[in-house]
Amino acid sequence: MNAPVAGSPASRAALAPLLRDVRAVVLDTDGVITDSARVHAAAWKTAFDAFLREHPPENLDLRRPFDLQDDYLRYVDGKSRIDGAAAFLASRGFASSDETVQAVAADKERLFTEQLREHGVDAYPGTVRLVRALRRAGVPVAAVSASRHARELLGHAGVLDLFDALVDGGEAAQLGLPGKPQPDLFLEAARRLGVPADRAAVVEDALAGVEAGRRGGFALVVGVDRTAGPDTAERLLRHGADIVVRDLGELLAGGTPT
Ligand SMILES: O=P(O)(O)OC[C@H]1O[C@@H](O)[C@H](O)[C@@H](O)[C@@H]1O
Repeated sequence: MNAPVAGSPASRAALAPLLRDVRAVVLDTDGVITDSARVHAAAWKTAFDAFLREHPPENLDLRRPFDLQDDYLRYVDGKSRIDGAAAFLASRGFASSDETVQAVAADKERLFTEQLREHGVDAYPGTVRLVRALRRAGVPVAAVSASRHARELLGHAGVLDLFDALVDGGEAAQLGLPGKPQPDLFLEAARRLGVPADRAAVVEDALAGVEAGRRGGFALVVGVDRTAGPDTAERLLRHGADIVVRDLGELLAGGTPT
């Protein structure tokens, strides 16, 4: 059988019905395209726990170690390095100076790059299948990230060529774009794809990210729950996701988005 022609109704039929009217898709990178959110989270934990041991908060309740699921999702995930460091330290009662925030962020950066060099990262197979199906259907696809490592991560995982545009943390800083939960990174990506937000979908695993998709007025905001935590899906919905999936393969025809 011949493969369907790109952009034809047959190629669109490979997508789940809720994606068939969408003209472009903008995907977050860490935790959506590549399995690197866990590497960020582990590096943050080591850096924050070392800081908390050296500077134990007076309030005993605030001395507990960084929680890989709850603290990561609530304060750090989806945000730039400096915004994430500042938000977590504030949550433990530190009115931190720029210097302190920079020092903890630098520590995390060192740990993250060590891990990356040692273990590398992979793309999620379900995401690669969906992105290929979108391209066959003539739907342009962009990658977005608060991280300055996004281009390198996508390259390592061998998927950089699948994206028509990339807006990463380095570019956001150059262009002066505010980070998530502001929608500017996603809006810039949609602009580069030539599609208005109200005809495009955002796919995100971070609470700040689904909130950014909602604030940007995107036609569809898909939350991705990789944690299988008891209330992650519900929190993603509360912050602005229209639906939540565990894997992007669920957005192909025959998948079962919840
Ligand atoms: O890789 P960088 O530039 O330090 O970016 C940091 C942030 O990038 C985001 O994509 C991640 O969700 C955060 O967990 C991470 O802290």
